[in-house]
Amino acid sequence: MAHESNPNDTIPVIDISSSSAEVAQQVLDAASSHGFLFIKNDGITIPPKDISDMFELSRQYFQQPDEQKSEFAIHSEKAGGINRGWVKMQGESLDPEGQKQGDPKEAFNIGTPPPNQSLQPLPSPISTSSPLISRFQTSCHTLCTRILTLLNIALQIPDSDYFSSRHDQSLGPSGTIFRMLYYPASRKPKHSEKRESIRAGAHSDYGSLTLLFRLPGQPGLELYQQATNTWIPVPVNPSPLTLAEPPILVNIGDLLSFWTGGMLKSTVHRVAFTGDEAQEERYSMAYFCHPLDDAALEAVPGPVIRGFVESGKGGAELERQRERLGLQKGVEEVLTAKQHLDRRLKVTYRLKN
Ligand SMILES: O=C(O)CCC(=O)C(=O)O
Ligand SMILES: [Fe+2]
Repeated sequence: MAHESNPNDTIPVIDISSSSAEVAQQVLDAASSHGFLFIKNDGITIPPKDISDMFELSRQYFQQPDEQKSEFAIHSEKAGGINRGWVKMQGESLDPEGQKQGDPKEAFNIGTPPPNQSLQPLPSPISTSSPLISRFQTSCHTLCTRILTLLNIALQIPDSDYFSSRHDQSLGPSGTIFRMLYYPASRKPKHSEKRESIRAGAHSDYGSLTLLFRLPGQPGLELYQQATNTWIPVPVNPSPLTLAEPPILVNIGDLLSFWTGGMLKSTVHRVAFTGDEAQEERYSMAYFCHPLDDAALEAVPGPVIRGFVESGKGGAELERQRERLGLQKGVEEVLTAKQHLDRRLKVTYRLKN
């Protein structure tokens, strides 16, 4: 099958400094085969200094005692409500069916403020760096918009702003979340104990695109390759000799896969303890980009998606997406981005209503 990846494929590093049709096609090819791509860091769109300052801020924040961090616990009013604030160690499980315990990690979620509003209430020391955080969120969003625009070109959607306008956060609220992650060093197992092997359970992301930032020397991310039923490690910098800065890892989320009739792939991934680094702590940051809440996920116009859907090639992927949403077979309904996220969360957390 043309869109099935083979074990020798590696995730490409794409230079998007030009928005040519050729670059757009490279982005689409990676998004529709691996569901993952690297974007060469041009040093401007997301300044490397901001990335390292954000990692430093994250380190300072997570070093604090739990009592202090719990003041801004996830979902609490003090932290700004649903999906904002601190997730404690083992406070969530990304793979509830495959794991007995929650993920051995902590997180802090920061939402994108609705138009004309300021950032959610933030704890110290994050609060003292709100200009950095806002700038970082904005530059992440700029990069997402550029990638979406390249997909727009390659998919030959007649409206050149089809995806970008539906992700324009100045127009309304969205589910976009920026997340700092901390994976503490693993404790030494006692004699009879097996060492923990998973740091973040197998999952797919929910939104349109995810940008992932990691640190050299802190691997662990693996993606699931269905064709071979294996887990493939994703290097932090696939080409250290030619790339001074690690490229930015991008992956497609469930919503964009669903929206494109299964043409773009939302690939299952996880974070595992790896060989020598098994004991070490690990930091990462993820920017989960979502469309505006009221964006309707109706058929994406244009010949490419239409041709793909008519060919029936997306059937299996789309069925998987519909399953993740709890949609009944044969029932077609247009969801908004907000309904998609609510359904996705409901199925994951097995909520009743
Ligand atoms: O920490 C990582 O490298 C990946 C985290 C991740 O996949 C997620 O939070 O969705
Ligand atoms: Fe993820």
